[in-house]
Amino acid sequence: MDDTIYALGTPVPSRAHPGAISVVRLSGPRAAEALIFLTERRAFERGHSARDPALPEPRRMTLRSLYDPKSGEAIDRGLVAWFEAPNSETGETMAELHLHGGRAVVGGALEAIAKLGFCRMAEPGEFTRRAFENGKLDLTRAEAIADLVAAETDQQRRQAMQQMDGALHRLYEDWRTLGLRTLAHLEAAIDFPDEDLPPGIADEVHAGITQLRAEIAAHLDDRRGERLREGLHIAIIGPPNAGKSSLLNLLARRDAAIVSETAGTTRDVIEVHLDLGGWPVVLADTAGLRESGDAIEQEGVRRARARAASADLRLLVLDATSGWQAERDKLVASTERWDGARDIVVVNKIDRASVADADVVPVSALSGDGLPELLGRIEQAAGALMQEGGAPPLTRARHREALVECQASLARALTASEIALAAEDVRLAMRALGRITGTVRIDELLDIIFRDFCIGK
Ligand SMILES: Nc1nc2c(ncn2[C@@H]2O[C@H](COP(=O)(O)OP(=O)(O)OP(=O)(O)O)[C@@H](O)[C@H]2O)c(=O)[nH]1
Ligand SMILES: [K+]
Ligand SMILES: [Mg+2]
Repeated sequence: MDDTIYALGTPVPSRAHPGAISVVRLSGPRAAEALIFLTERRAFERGHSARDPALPEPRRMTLRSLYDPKSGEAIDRGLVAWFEAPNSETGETMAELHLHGGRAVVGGALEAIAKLGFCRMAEPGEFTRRAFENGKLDLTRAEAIADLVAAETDQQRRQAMQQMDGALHRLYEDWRTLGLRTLAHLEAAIDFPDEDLPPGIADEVHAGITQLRAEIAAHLDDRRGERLREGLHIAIIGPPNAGKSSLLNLLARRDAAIVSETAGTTRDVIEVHLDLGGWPVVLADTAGLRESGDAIEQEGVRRARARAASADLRLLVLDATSGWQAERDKLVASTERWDGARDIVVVNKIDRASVADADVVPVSALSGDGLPELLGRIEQAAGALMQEGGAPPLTRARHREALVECQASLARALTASEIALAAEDVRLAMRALGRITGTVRIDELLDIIFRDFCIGK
């Protein structure tokens, strides 16, 4: 970490998309020195060094011209700032150049920094990695920054912010504290002369491990994080010609699925990705549910049923003009995992027959009538699915792996034949937990995590 690194922190300006501003950041022991050489004309030749009087006050934006250190040519004029270690994002000395967002300006500035000869381009995620190395954030918070940058919907952003505030870090650290307390009991007991744990301690250890296992099991069962990342899966099902594809197109605001008056038009599952009320959603249109002699249609119906069963939420679409009540009863009874309290019955084509039933959502996919009510119901159901329980959700496969390993070690600890073995198992379990937050360092793991970041972050 002795290198001074630099990178463009904003998108690369292109001819089509120049930016109003581009920000170049530097971090490392010679960042302030670099700032002097870049903003004091000819200073590089004269060989001024850090803490030059020309250096602006730290943490204060200052208007400066930016010069090529070798030729002395002015490249741009903009705001610059610097931050003294350790009071910066990375914990190192940092400098920022706020440039005009043009290709030649940014290119010239990066070249000027390269000419100094003592800075190098940052690797992807290197700024955040340095922040981690300097104790500015733990791994779950670092991952939250990546999630925040990747967030496409409001709810994804909220989740990332919650994690950035340390909600997940606290949960995992609380578990580690509980585990370490249990471990302390076990280690104390190793020194007892008897083979068996004294009863009081045995109970305490047993209770501690059992509680930990139950809390981790509930957390592992929780699919909210996955839904928020991958999208909530909603399946549109119903009899042929009810208007399922029409409804999908209406919700997607485009002609994603073929609509026709021929029953049995849709065969494959058709997916569209949407943002419904801030929730990322994968909405699937499916084949109409009916007995069919046609082998291809039969396969379509099988896929429709499978998708309905695996979805988080089901929309059963019925035709207002043709005995929808009987159809509803039949299909609700034959749909796996139908949840009467959450899944939604939609009665379509109310432009042709009126529907008054408080338990269903009347719509017309043709005119758009009833769409706001339907969207409201979907958002409500999504909110209920996502917010059950106040604990922060599991957000990464990496965390899941470590937690599964932790659970296995705890299970072994409960059945261990000797105190020393049980203690070793609890120690292993705590190591697995510590890997999640970075309390336990594994360097190759760090490489994988930070590589996923963009350059300049
Ligand atoms: N009047 C009226 N017609 C509709 C409405 N929604 C759909 N239709 C018509 O109903 C017919 C079937 O619509 P689709 O969207 O293809 O129905 P589907 O449920 O996807 O049909 P399959 O894929 O064959 O199962 C088409 O002719 C649509 O134009 C509606 O709200 N009102
Ligand atoms: K149809
Ligand atoms: Mg269809």
